[in-house]
Formats: sequence, C-alpha cells, structure tokens
Amino acid sequence: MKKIEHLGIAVKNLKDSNVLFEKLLGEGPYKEEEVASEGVRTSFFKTGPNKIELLESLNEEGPIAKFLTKKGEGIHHIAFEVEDIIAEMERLKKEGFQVLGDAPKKGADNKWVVFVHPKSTNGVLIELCQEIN
Ligand SMILES: CC[C@@H](C(=O)O)C(=O)SCCNC(=O)CCNC(=O)[C@H](O)C(C)(C)COP(=O)(O)OP(=O)(O)OC[C@H]1O[C@@H](n2cnc3c(N)ncnc32)[C@H](O)[C@@H]1OP(=O)(O)O
Ligand SMILES: [Co+2]
Repeated sequence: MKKIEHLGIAVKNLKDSNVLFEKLLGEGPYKEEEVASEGVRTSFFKTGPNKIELLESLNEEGPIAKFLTKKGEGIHHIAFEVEDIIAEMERLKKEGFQVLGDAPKKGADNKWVVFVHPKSTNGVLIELCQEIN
C-alpha cells in the first residue's frame, strides 16, 4: 500500500459540514461529486498532502444512511492508495480479509475502489483505491 489516500467522514448534511470543515481547515472543498452507484454525494478537502472526503447519503438504504443510523456522524473509512488494486485484493483475500465484491468499482475523484469489511479489520472499514489512467 502506498499511503493513506483519504479519510471518509459520514455527515448528515453536506452543505452544513462543508461550512464547518471550511472553518476548521481554513479552506473550502476543492470539489464536490455525486457517486450514484454508492448512493453518496461527496466533497473533498486538502490538508497539506492529505485528503478528507465528506459523505452525505442520497437515499435511506445505502451504507452512509445505515452508518448514520447505527453510529451517527464520524469517521466512516480509511482509504489506502495502491499500485495494483486487483493484486492487492487477491493478496488480502489470501490473508483472510473479507474483500467486498469481485471487482473494483468506479469511485470518486477518478479512482477504482474496493472495500474490505470492517468485521475482518478490527471494526474499521477499509477502502483500497487506484487512480484511473
Ligand atoms: C464515493 C465513493 C467512494 C470513494 O471514492 O471514496 C466511497 O468512499 S463510498 C463510501 C460508501 N460506500 C461504502 O461504504 C461501501 C462499502 N460498505 C459496504 O458495503 C457496507 O456498508 C458494509 C460494510 C458491507 C456493511 O453493510 P451491511 O452489512 O449491509 O450493513 P450494516 O449497516 O448492517 O453493517 C453490518 C455491521 O457492520 C458495521 N459497519 C457498517 N459500516 C461500518 C463502518 N463504516 N465502519 C465500522 N463498522 C461498520 C455495522 O455497525 C454493523 O455492525 P453490527 O451492528 O455490530 O453488526
Ligand atoms: Co472513500
């Protein structure tokens, strides 16, 4: 794994949280993007070399809506950038992690993404991502 690519934070209201994080970080989001396949609207902030992804649910059944109901707002996942997402999926499966799905999906910010179930990673949802060329 190359580095932590972003931290994902589940929020109830993206507009309100954009204002809050702009106050916190001193700079507004550099982009907003809807990812219909995940049922989310996202905004991205830069903090030095690091990124924060805020996630608002577009529906009442998706992963962010469920997370907000069960746990409330807060850190939802850690995303790691990888060189070869397919190879990394296979490596993690062999190590006994529960990789979700058979193939990477198109995520936000021009990335292929795949997730690892939090039940197999000490309660932390992990995202692997690779830049789409
Ligand atoms: C914008 C695209 C992309 C990007 O480019 O960056 C994103 O970041 S999208 C982010 C949103 N998408 C996802 O989270 C997809 C992956 N998640 C899933 O597939 C599901 O959420 C899940 C992890 C498989 C859980 O789904 P499910 O079993 O249907 O729902 P439950 O809500 O009942 O959860 C079961 C169990 O797991 C706990 N849980 C769920 N989410 C998390 C989490 N983020 N962190 C820690 N724990 C989590 C949940 O609390 C339940 O626990 P128990 O109640 O103890 O059973
Ligand atoms: Co993410």
